Amino acid sequence: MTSQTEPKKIIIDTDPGIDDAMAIFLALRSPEIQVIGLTTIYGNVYTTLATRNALHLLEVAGRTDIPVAEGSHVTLTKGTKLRIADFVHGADGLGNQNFPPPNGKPIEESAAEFLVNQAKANPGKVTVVALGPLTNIALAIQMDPEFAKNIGQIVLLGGSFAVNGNVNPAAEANIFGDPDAADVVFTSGADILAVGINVTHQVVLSGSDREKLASSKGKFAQYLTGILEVYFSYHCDAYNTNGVYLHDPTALLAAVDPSLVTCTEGAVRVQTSGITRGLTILYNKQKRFEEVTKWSNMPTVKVAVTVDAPRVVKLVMDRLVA
Ligand SMILES: O=c1[nH]cnc2c1ncn2[C@@H]1O[C@H](CO)[C@@H](O)[C@H]1O
Repeated sequence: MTSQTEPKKIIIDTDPGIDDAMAIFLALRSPEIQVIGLTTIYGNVYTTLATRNALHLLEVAGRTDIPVAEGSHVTLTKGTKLRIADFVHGADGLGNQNFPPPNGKPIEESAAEFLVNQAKANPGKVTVVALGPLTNIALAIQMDPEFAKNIGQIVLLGGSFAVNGNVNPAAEANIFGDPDAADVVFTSGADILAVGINVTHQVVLSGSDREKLASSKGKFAQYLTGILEVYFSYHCDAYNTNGVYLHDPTALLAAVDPSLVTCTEGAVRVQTSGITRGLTILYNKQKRFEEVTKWSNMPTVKVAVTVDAPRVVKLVMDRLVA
């Protein structure tokens, strides 16, 4: 046996997005993992722009060797009325910095095809880190009945377990973006770790952290300092804080080092209609209910309940300042 373990293969499903950009750069600076592809989805921006931003971020990083597969432009139920959070990230998704268009192009495979094919080629070895609405993952599950078994793990940023959402009191943005897809994913039987805003709202990059990034000469630090302004300004307006929540970086790091979070386990289902559309409910299986319902015999997933926030912020800073 060698002492060096092979880096974990990761596909990042992303809607870049300012905190997505942080997570992608963090992934590229994490020796424990190997990013084998980015797949794109709507959420913070529309899918076309997400693809453009993913290609752009890889060009900034000098990693055009990593393929980008474009994802769905509509929800799982073919809905076209999407909720796009450009008011959080800027009209371009990357803090309105007027970046030039990328030179690269997405590969021919769709995001769902890429996910299915990579999982099939490396059974049990690929982790998907899902940072947007879960449409592509649900499409992969529907496309290939073996996908849920072939995929190593799905670490997803989504849900607001037993706390208020960030779209409305019931729903978190990624689950709200495609609740039907989220319910398919949670009930698929895949190995799932859900990192919700009950956890990520504890992980804050402060104004002084941003100043440290600004004073670093590092390529990523400089780039992020520029795009973070819009994200800080949104958090100041919405939450009255001089700090931003590190949603996507926390989920990415939970995939790199699971000891950063502690979890509970149970079945998760998603409300798909009504005023609580997008609500995630965890059934902890402590009570055996008499009645057979849509909760009975559902597969168990892991849901993060605590996070070592200082260690996450330190990892983010150490890896992005360099
Ligand atoms: O208030 C909000 N509305 C919509 N999206 C948001 C908001 N705050 C953050 N995000 C974005 O949604 C994901 C976490 O739910 C993150 O990608 C974050 O950037």
